[in-house]
Amino acid sequence: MLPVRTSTLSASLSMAAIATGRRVSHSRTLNTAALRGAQLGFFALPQIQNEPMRPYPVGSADRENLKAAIKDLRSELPFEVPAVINGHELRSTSSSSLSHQLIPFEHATVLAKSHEVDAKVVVERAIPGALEAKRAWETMSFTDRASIFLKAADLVANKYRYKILAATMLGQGKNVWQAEIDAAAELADFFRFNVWYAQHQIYSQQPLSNQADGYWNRVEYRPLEGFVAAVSPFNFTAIGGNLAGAPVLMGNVVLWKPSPHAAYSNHLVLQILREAGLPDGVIQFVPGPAEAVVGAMVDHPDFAGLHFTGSSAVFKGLYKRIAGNIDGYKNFPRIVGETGGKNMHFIHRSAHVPTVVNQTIRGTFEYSGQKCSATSRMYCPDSLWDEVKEGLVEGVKKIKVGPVDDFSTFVSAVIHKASFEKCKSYIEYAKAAPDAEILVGGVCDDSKGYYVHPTVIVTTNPSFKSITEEIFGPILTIYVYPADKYEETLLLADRTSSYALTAALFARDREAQIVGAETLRNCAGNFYINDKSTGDIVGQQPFGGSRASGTNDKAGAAINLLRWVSPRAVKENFRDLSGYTYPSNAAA
Ligand SMILES: NC(=O)c1ccc[n+]([C@@H]2O[C@H](COP(=O)([O-])OP(=O)(O)OC[C@H]3O[C@@H](n4cnc5c(N)ncnc54)[C@H](O)[C@@H]3O)[C@@H](O)[C@H]2O)c1
Ligand SMILES: N[C@@H](CCC=O)C(=O)O
Repeated sequence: MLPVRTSTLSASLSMAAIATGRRVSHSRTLNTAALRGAQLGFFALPQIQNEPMRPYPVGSADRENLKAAIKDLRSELPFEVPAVINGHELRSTSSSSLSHQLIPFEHATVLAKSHEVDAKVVVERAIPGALEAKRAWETMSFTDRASIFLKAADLVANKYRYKILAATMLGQGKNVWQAEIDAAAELADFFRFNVWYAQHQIYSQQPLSNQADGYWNRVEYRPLEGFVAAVSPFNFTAIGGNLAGAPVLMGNVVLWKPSPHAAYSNHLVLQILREAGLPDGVIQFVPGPAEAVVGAMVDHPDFAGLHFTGSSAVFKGLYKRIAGNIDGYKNFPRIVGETGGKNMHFIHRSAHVPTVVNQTIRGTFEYSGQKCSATSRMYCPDSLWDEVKEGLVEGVKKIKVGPVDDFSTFVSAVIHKASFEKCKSYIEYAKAAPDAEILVGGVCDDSKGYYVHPTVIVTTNPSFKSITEEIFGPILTIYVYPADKYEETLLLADRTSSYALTAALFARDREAQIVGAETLRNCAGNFYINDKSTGDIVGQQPFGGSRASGTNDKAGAAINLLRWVSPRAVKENFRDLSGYTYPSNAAA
């Protein structure tokens, strides 16, 4: 059993004295806890801007440093990823409690072994420890909390940049550019922009009317009562950091259950936050069997919120479980989930074909299609089809498929065996289907890594399996429509899938853009015009979708941070009241 740290906090006001109505002395000695939040100025934040992306060109110092970081990681394999509870690293003594994170493009190599906790550890250590840590964390001034995140962003962008890129490349199979987008730029952006949103769009939002003489109206943004469960996916190191980090910035404590397929990079994010000054217990890092560990969190009476990103099926299961527990909670829990997608490129006959082809290749095949926003279906007018088809076939055939430590690789392996098998099953289904054909690709090979080659399917059936269901791999399905049936096909596309995450419209004709944007209004939370369906940037395109794609609480925006606070309106009266009657009560 780990030592439980006892808090030195005590209430700064004597509630007993207030309750008995005794006169309270005006001079009071404040204890140190009450001084914790002293803030002797209203501080302007340092300038917040997007972390500049580094290109890693041949011959650059960045490229050499990154190669050295990859080599260093490889020389230390396999890593051990502990659970971290109350600042202590927990290691299991039983090999059955270890989960293995494999290198996706070289699955014989174990990158990391995670020490998994069980439901008992969650309930008996992680939750009580977090609630204990909360008392000090929620009273820490915003300046100090913000400073921890700004420092963490700086560590990500500088000291740990190559290491966290290397961890994301080897562990999650991202090539250099994709790892740079995620683990350097987006992670630093989440940490920095969240601080800006909290200060400028939340804490500074105060009642409009403060005109009454003798009063002061104000709103404080309290963290939620209890703890928040953060459950993260494998595909973005930054998303894990944000799922845990956003509620924490707002003064909450978090139990973070990482994906077993991203455990190493996610643990590194935690280490960075701790190096930046995050106190023990504020984030409890609890790898473990998903259903049991997350179930123990959401079944607990102090459960206050779920910050989830992953598949729609898992989110729905958790939503139902939370609903079933509703009588057992102290508060209505906040439920935030960003989930799957079936994102489209919709092409109008006025589109610029090379743009369509190149944006579609990027949107579909970047990171092997393993982005929730990846392009996975296309609607192409018959008037452009020959040209689009030729461009796609030519382009896709040239895509370099391979391991990511070869920097010329564009597409690498998918994350794990289950994903490989799923992609393969859709390809086999298309090969056997009378109403579809494989235009290019269709090769799957898991002899060394989980390789699914970039694949394009064309179907004559607008409800074909691979045009409606999320696959989460490098597979695009195209439906060719009569160019003069633009509006009808937009309506068809809107109805085709249960998801509503991202969509892109390619048209140079302004009228077509207006009609397309209107008709597709509810089928995407992120809508692009003449750009690919993927690649949102924090501070530029707040991210999230509706329908089966989630609660659309927009990661990387104040909308999301607002879900982690429970505002309290405070009215302070400066004047004594000497009678209770109104002037209108006076006798005539
Ligand atoms: N909309 C977005 O912003 C967004 C972003 C990234 C990924 N995604 C989605 O995530 C999915 C891919 O990620 P993934 O494969 O890691 O998703 P996943 O749903 O398999 O796993 C997500 C997390 O949930 C946990 N989990 C799995 N089963 C669980 C259960 N029964 N109870 C509780 N927790 C459980 C996993 O261990 C992991 O930590 C895709 O569907 C993708 O579209 C969405
Ligand atoms: N930020 C991502 C989406 C996250 C999902 O995996 C994008 O690039 O669109």
